[in-house]
Amino acid sequence: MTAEDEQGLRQRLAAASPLVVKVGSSSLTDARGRLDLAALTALVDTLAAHRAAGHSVVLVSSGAIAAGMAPLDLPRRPSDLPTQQAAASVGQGVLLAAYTAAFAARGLVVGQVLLTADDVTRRGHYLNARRTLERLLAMGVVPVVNENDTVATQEIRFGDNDRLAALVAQLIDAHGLLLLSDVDALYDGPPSLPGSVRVPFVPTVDALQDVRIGGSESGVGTGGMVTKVEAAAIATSAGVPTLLTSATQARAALSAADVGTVFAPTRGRGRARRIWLEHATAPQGRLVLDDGAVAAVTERRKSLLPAGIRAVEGTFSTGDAVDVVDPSGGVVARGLVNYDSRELPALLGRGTKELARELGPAYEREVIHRDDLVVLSRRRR
Ligand SMILES: Nc1ncnc2c1ncn2[C@@H]1O[C@H](COP(=O)(O)OP(=O)(O)O)[C@@H](O)[C@H]1O
Ligand SMILES: N[C@@H](CCC(=O)OP(=O)(O)O)C(=O)O
Repeated sequence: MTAEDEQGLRQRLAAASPLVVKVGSSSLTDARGRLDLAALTALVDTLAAHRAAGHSVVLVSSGAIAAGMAPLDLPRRPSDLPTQQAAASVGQGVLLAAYTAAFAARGLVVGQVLLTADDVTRRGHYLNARRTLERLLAMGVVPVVNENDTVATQEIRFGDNDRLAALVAQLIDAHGLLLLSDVDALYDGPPSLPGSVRVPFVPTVDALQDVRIGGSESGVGTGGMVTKVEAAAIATSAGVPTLLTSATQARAALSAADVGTVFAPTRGRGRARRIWLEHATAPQGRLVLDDGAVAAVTERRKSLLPAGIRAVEGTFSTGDAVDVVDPSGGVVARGLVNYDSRELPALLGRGTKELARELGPAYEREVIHRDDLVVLSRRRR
């Protein structure tokens, strides 16, 4: 990519519609870690200007836990999950009330969308989330998305909103993703170290081998730069150009100024569902295949049938995500399973016709339909 391509991407991002904007806790909090209304209002001003220019916007906002601290008299951000959930329960209402008022002052209506990873991996829920977001945008509403912290358990948590924002971007086929943090760009080393230099352009995330990507230094954010680079990798692999900068530079970024770090798209658009399955799901179990079934699933892209499964591991329900592994334990695919872990063992190694004759036509169904199966490029253990 040339410098001209970088500028072209900046122009595309500045005109993106829909644009997904993610703002982190560190950009919405004051020195004591509590919600900073002035910072929130400045962000809303910028987004309202983007809307006034005719572009639609989805805001993915962290800050529920921070916003819950003052009403609950918590001196610092809680570290245990139940207290975080309680703070988020109180704070999400405060946060949304602040956004509702700030956007209303600029003539805009907001809609709250709370998502869990589970919500967006099951087929019905995934389609539902997309339909809701699309309808909100069609009605001129600004969706304000956050993780549903109060019900998300440790196992199924996104934990940080960077990945959630990238998944929302590809879910709605966004034309751009803007990640706003307390740091103005990705640096080639810890930004607190003198001598670290801004990385203005990343043609592909694989090119970041020499960059020291660290955790959060802010005390309120969760993932640090690691989750932002992961989010950029997810979004760009779905064809969505991504720009990372600070909330205070958001307006400059949306004027295509030379700020922050631009990540170029690495693939075409339209792989939405497969990316959700690959990145958003927490597998609940494993299915061990024989070699013939591995070849059928990975090379011939067939649905997975009981005949090719040797063993079932873990406890899962119909519709859950499971890893599909080869005889030596390497993960070759991930999919949504059509049976639960109690009924599946009795079916293994048997033909579907025979099962249907014996148990009824319902048992002719695949264990994982190929539309619900994503073949992973690298084998993971
Ligand atoms: N190479 C790097 N370039 C930029 N920032 C980095 C880097 N490594 C670690 N960081 C840290 O990542 C932080 C941003 O992440 P985080 O605190 O989770 O923010 P947010 O709340 O916006 O999600 C920065 O404040 C910075 O300290
Ligand atoms: N859902 C949580 C966000 C967790 C979090 O801190 O995320 P981030 O600041 O984006 O790294 C909240 O609203 O507080």
